[in-house]
Amino acid sequence: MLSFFLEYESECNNNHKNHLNLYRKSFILKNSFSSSSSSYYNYLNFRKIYRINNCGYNYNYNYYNNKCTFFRRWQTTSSPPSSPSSSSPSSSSSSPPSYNSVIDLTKIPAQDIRNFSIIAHVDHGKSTLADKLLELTGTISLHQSHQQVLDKLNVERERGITIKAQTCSMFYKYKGKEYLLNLIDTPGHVDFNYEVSRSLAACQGSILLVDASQGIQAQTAANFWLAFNQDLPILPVINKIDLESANTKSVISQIENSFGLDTTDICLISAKLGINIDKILPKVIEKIPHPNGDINKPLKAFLFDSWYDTYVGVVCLMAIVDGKLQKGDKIVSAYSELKYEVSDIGIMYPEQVPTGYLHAGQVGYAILSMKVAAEAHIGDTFYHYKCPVEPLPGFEPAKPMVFAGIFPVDANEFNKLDESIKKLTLNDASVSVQKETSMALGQGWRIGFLGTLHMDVFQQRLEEEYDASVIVTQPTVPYKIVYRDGKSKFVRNPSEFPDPDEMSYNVVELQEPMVMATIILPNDYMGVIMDLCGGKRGEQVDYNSLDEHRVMMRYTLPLSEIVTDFHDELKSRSSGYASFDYEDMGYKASDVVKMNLLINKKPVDALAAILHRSQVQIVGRDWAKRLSEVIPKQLYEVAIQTAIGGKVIARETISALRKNVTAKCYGGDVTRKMKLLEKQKEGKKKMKMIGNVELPQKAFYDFLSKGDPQSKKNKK
Ligand SMILES: Nc1nc2c(ncn2[C@@H]2O[C@H](COP(=O)(O)OP(=O)(O)OP(=O)(O)O)[C@@H](O)[C@H]2O)c(=O)[nH]1
Repeated sequence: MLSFFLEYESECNNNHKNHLNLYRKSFILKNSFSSSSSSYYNYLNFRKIYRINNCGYNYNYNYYNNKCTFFRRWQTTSSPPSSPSSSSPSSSSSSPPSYNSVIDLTKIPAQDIRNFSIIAHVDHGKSTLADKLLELTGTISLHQSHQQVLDKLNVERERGITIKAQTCSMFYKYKGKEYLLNLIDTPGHVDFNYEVSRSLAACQGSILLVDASQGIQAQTAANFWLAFNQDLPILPVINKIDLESANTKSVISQIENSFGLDTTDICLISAKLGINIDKILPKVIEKIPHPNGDINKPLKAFLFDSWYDTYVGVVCLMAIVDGKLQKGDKIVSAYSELKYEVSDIGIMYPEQVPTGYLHAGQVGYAILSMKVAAEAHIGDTFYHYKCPVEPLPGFEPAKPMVFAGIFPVDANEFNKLDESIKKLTLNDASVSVQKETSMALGQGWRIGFLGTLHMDVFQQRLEEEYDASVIVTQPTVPYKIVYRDGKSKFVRNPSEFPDPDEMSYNVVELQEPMVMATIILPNDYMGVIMDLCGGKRGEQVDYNSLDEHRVMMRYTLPLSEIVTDFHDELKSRSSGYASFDYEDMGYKASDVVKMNLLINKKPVDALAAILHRSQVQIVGRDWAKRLSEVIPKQLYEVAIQTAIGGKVIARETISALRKNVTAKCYGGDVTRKMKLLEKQKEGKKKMKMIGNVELPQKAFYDFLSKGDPQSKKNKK
């Protein structure tokens, strides 16, 4: 391996050496920790694919190979792969610029650039199509294209979902001219809508991908409106035409009727089989306008994404709106007015490839010696030092909508978990973190997420990438307390809920967050889904027929009802055919109460919940029963109760048991008896005392993670 470096280094020019150094760093990085260590995520994120092209040889190394051997594969090809279906005489997959021929972006004017995104409902094939386009343009090899190159996180590949939008540049020759195409692959799940909105801000158009057998779904509509509201041209494309159940005719009419899009010569493709993929990029070039920036104006650079890299710090993804940005330039953030120097700049191809330069219309990365991820304010505008410009409108920061307490299963792991959470949040600015202390669970954190899938993903990453064992409490939405003096406060933790005295003297109103849900489903399931929404306190506001088989219904629903088992119920009652999406609708007065869980009359703070009064009986009984099933028998009777204020809702009783650990020691072996009693004492240290009841931490874990509907893994 090292001999390869020496041999190879001698052949390389300086530019290659830079790559090689990065490459070597990742080698060291890879070998310095295990897959479960805390740095593993950074390693995964650091480089998935490293690709060096020298003297006509491609050395492709894919080291996004979890638990991999370092050199999983070397590939030697003399030419880039071509599309299996590339047939158009006017277009061709051009030889992509190689790493040793420094990519000269000064020769690519804004007129020859297209910045576009792929938007769609979950699983309609965005990432598969993105991979195929990268393969068609020779940006990745055929081998890599089966690996969903742009889904970089372990959890994205495991779950088959995109969580983080990814940007990649491609070079494509069309009618004798070379174009620079910047593609952004976006997530489909509603929790990550924020990623879609900010990606669209860096684009001049979108491909709207629709599954030929499923047709328009809830997130197809939501993403269409996001792009439409930003005045972006939208190119409809129908995917999965290879499926037997494909019904392209009906999907075309849905696209026309629901969105009013022109479907003459619409692309009908199979991203999986590569059918008609070559028809897409010519359409992108012809139908999506080029960026309008002026290279001669003062610099205006728009920050639309960022992530943290252990070695270089924060990497910023920028769209250059006007002017040009070069390595060594001194620039200022319009948001913080902090000054930075550009230490590296280039394009994502698909990994970072330095170009030393980006100009108006181009999209790429810049490293600005930012030390902490929080300095990269998404939506910020950068300008040259002493050349201020009018900042671009920017975005509202992502708003966490679901809050839960996270505690280590073993209290000794607190510091390690603290480090892991800090590292994980470096690359996920949408998470809000606050320390919290619980009588029952000890020290932990109250963490805010965009939704329950986001929460699930966060927990999975903590467990898999940082080897953490955590207890996650019941998720809560932010409730609003309106006081008599006109002030209001948001409550994100049941422990902050006003007590009965405060309620009667000080509080005028309690409010809960509402959403507007869009549900698309086959006609046959309408009745059961209307029942479901009614049971969740939903109110129908709209109803539309999409075609003769499917309807679109709109309901206002409390957010708290959606973050519980709504999605699972929707899928199971509609045999998987219904899809839904929601948007924020503000707050509405609501009769919410705090339910306490008491063990021998002592409330357990970690197991309190804020609920609508109508749910108290059902949830109260269920909780008391479930907790009684996970608490081990004690030496005396234990009463488990759920209560609102002083009013008991439900009660379960665990009968007494005296566990005599020395019972099996017949005869008079005193030392053995002593040993067993010592062991029992050790075990007791791991117990929590709730009143006079000893509770193992595991009981909380079992209660919160097993029977609880909210902790069931969220399906897409
Ligand atoms: N039969 C068939 N399957 C396809 C096609 N394109 C994608 N798929 C499959 O559909 C599934 C979802 O594809 P993805 O590319 O992950 O979908 P996505 O839209 O990126 O999903 P999210 O990122 O979760 O929103 C995968 O199992 C793909 O193999 C196609 O043209 N035909």
